[in-house]
Amino acid sequence: MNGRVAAASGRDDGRPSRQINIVLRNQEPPAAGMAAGEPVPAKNQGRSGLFQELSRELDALVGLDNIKELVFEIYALLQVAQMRSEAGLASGGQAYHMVFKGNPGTGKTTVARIVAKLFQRMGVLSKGHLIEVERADLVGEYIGHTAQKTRDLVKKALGGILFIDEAYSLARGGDKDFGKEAIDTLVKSMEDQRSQFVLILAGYSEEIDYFLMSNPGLPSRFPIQVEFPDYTIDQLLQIAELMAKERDYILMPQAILKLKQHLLIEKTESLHAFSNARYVRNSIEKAVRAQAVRLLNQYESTSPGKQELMTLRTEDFKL
Ligand SMILES: Nc1ncnc2c1ncn2[C@@H]1O[C@H](COP(=O)(O)OP(=O)(O)OP(=O)(O)O)[C@@H](O)[C@H]1O
Repeated sequence: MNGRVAAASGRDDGRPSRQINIVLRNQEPPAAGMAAGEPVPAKNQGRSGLFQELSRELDALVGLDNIKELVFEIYALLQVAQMRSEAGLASGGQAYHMVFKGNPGTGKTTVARIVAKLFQRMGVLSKGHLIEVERADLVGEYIGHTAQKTRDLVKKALGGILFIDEAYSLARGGDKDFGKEAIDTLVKSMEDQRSQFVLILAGYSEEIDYFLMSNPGLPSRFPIQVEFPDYTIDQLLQIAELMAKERDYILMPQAILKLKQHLLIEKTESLHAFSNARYVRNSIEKAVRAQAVRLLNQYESTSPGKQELMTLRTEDFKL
C-alpha cells in the first residue's frame, strides 16, 4: 500500500473517484527541531505498525479493491480524528454502522473481522470482537422474548461488532412477525448504546436493499454501504492456490485446470447459491481428505516424501 490511501466513495455512484495520499507520519520530513534520521516517536511507530499490519491482512485477500479502499478510508478518518483531537479540534461523532451486500463466501465476515480489529486498535471499540448472529439468534417465540434475546446479544457485542448475517430475514414475516421486534430493539440499542458497538447488516444485495427500503428509518443509520462482488474464475483459482499454500499444499497444474472447469460450471449453474470463496475452501478441504486416503492406500509400508505429502493431484479433486 506504500502509504497511499484511496478515497472509497468520493462520488455519488459509490465508485472511487480520487486518490488521496496518506503519508505516514514517520515518513514525513523531520519536524522543526528534529534532525533527519532522528528516531521516530514511539506513538508514530505504533501508527505505522498498524498501517502495515492492516496492509498485510488486506493484501492477503484476493480482489476486493473497493473494500480495501474503504478500510483505508476509515483508517485515514480515524487517524485524522486522532490528530484533530490532539490539536483541540472537534473529532468523532461519526457513526460506523455498515451494510455489507454480497453473495455467500464473498469475504464479508473476513472483512468485518479486520474492521473490528482496526476499530479496536484505533480506540473506537474497546474489545474489537465480532459476534456473528442470524435471525434465529435474535428472534424469540413469544412476546417480549425477542427483545430480551436481542438485548442480550447487543450486550455481548458491546465493545465490538454485532454482525447480522442474512439480516433481511428479520423482516420476513412483516409487521406481525417477531423479527420486527428485533429490528425495533436493534434501532433502540443503536441510540442507547451509541458508539459502544458497531452493527453490520450482511446479506444478498437485492434482499438487503429491499429490507432497507421497507424500513424507512434504517438506511440513514447505516452510512457505510459496500458491495462485495462475486469473484471471477481467475480470482477463485488464486484463492484456491492461496488456501492450499496456507495449508502447505501445492496444486498440480492439471488439478487447477480441473478445478477451473468445475468452477465454471458451478458458478453458472448454481447462480444465487454459489458460495464463492467458501465453495473453493470446501473443495480444497475435500481434496486434502481425498489425498490422505490416496496416500495411505498408495504407501502401505513406507511413508510418502515431503513433496508427495504436499501435492494435490487431479484425482484428489472429486468434484
Ligand atoms: N478475497 C479473499 N481472499 C482469500 N480468501 C477469501 C477471500 N474472501 C473470502 N475468503 C475466504 O473464504 C471463506 C468464506 O469467506 P467469508 O466467511 O468471509 O464470506 P461471507 O461473505 O461472510 O460468507 P457468508 O455470507 O456465507 O457468511 C473464508 O475462509 C475466507 O477466509
